[in-house]
Amino acid sequence: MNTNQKTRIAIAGIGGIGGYIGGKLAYHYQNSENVEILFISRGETKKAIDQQGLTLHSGDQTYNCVPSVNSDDPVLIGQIDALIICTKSYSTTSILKEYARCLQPNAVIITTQNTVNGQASLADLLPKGISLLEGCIFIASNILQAGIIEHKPGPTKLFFGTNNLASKQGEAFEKLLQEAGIDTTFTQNIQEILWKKFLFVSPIAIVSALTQLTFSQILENEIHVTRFIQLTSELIQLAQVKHIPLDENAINNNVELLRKFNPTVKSSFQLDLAKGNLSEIDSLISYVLTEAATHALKLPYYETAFIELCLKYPHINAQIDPL
Ligand SMILES: NC(=O)C1=CN([C@@H]2O[C@H](COP(=O)(O)OP(=O)(O)OC[C@H]3O[C@@H](n4cnc5c(N)ncnc54)[C@H](OP(=O)(O)O)[C@@H]3O)[C@@H](O)[C@H]2O)C=CC1
Ligand SMILES: CC(C)(CO)C(=O)C(=O)O
Repeated sequence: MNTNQKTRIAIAGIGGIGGYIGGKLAYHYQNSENVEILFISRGETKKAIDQQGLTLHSGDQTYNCVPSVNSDDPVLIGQIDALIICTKSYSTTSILKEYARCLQPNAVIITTQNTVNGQASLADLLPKGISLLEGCIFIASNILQAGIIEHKPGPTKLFFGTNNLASKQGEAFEKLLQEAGIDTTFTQNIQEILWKKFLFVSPIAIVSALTQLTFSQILENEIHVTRFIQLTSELIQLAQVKHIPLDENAINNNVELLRKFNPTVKSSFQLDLAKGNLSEIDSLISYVLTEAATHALKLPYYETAFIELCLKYPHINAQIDPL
């Protein structure tokens, strides 16, 4: 972090997550002498933010959030100290390729996708000296329309960090995010937290997309809850062969977490599929099947669910063949 100039933080992708994180940051630091918040947005979103700022509805509060720069041009973004990537998982590499030139020496990249293999998939693209601090966020926050975001009350917690490495920058950005009112923890044990989130989000993404029900409607139906638990159990088997330490109450914790979300919440995966959008099927599901195959592990509930998803959503963009 450059101590003589403002710390410049760019948020890439101003949708549900970028709109929450970027919105809270831009709102808090709008007149700051030390911190500058930049949005990397494009198309309709960029146009809406240029015209009226970003509107963030969070619980019963509404924030009008104006970044110092709102652009899809790396030249206008300029040099930055941190890049928080809030696009879908299938866009992270293109963001990194395009905006790597903006990263100051010693800059950090923070990710927020529902993935457990960010290091492996992004490592080759990292410029020298740049730290990738993988992260994940427990939240439900979605686009109402371009430039207007709704964050639903309920779990709201950002984690990012390293595996067994101290990071002064990590600690400094934790503080900057906390000061903007974002519940954030920098951890030196990120792999375990990424898996905890993945263990929840991959099974619930499947069940919610196959049923198109809200989280509370899923909880009311024993068949759907059983399926959620069966998928979670298979994912635990994968975590075990990969030697990922997990809480012994992982299944109960998952069901409890589902209860904590606002009753009206739907997963981002189910919303994307319902709208006919591209989906994160590769990072949420194909990844599990591919890794299981590598370890000669059979995951029949995952295999069946994958086929059902491909049949239900013919536009689905999976990289592996369902048959
Ligand atoms: N929504 C949620 O509640 C949660 C989501 N997550 C995870 O967070 C990540 C983000 O999800 P979410 O916020 O829902 O996604 P959204 O689709 O709401 O937002 C992604 C945004 O990124 C933009 N974008 C993509 N590529 C670029 C680019 N090159 N330049 C500028 N903008 C770009 C998209 O713009 P465009 O429309 O033009 O493509 C879109 O506005 C996902 O991995 C998701 O799984 C995690 C927890 C909860
Ligand atoms: C399930 C949920 C809402 C939990 O944060 C999520 O991560 C998503 O929909 O992508």
